Amino acid sequence: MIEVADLTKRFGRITAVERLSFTVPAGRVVGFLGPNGAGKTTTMRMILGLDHPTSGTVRVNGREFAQLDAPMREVGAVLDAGGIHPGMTARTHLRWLASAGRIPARRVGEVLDAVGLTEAAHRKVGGFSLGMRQRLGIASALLGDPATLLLDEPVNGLDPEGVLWIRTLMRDLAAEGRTVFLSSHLMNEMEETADRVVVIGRGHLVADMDIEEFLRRGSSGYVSVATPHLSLLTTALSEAGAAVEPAADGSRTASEERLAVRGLTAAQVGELAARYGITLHELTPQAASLEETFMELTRDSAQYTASGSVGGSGGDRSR
Ligand SMILES: Nc1ncnc2c1ncn2[C@@H]1O[C@H](COP(=O)(O)OP(=O)(O)OP(=O)(O)O)[C@@H](O)[C@H]1O
Repeated sequence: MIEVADLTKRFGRITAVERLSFTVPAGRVVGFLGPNGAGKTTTMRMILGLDHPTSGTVRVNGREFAQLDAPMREVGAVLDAGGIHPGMTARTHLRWLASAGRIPARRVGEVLDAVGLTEAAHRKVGGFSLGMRQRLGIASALLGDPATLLLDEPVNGLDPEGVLWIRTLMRDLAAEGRTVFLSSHLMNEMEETADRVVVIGRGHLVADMDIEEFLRRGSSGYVSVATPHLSLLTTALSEAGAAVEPAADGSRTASEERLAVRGLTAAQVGELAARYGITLHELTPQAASLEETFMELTRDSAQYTASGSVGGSGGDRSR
């Protein structure tokens, strides 16, 4: 588990992360999303003890990184897949890491196998494709068989087969009870991979919730309902707190009307209709895409960041 509490990081006049709090639970794949410059890398670096917070705390498996006895066995990370000496072979690089982390040498063969690099183990990293470097980065992260994994943009540069491979690997690692935290700007990819999302904009938390709930927050997601009992259903839905309007496609027949319902799940609409004995001819969740919801919820953040004024006078820096 990763616990981030009231975390702030300033670089001079720039506030990269401000009063950020979230928890990454074990056993789930959690996506870390935010526009460029939102503070994802800075947050990951603080989780790994590579940057010191201006204020606030980060705990990994209940302890601060500096207090971990054997960090490589507790946390595996890929922050920059390019940062490996080009003259080293994959095997030499991993052997060197293993000995630095006091990890048995037999793990090198195991992780090369796990990431599909056994055949390329004797080749120099300088000749590796970006996808192979990503695989090697993941092999390094897995070396200590850590309970927690952090990956910054892990699918960058991967072909579709590689993306599918990462997705399956991350899900398998989470299913083993590990904490898996992945940053990405590829929303659709994250929709397929993550169970939960932590979304930030301008260094502030925008959302920390299961993907389904996040998608419901976006106004572009709704439940499409067709019924011959329009006014009865509209009243019941409104009393339950839903926003109801005629469906945008305007389709209707003489005996039914279609509504767009926001604020309730399809299951809640169905249960409500059953309670009042209202016949439904259709009940269809129309999910917003992760990308649409993300754009909607971070629009202000993105504009602010794009204006280049992060940390400037128009911001909401409290100090
Ligand atoms: N060492 C540093 N010195 C000064 N400013 C920094 C430093 N590191 C990050 N920043 C600034 O902090 C803000 C957050 O950057 P960060 O790299 O964490 O964002 P990000 O969400 O990872 O973005 P991207 O997706 O573009 O990598 C940016 O405004 C960035 O310019």
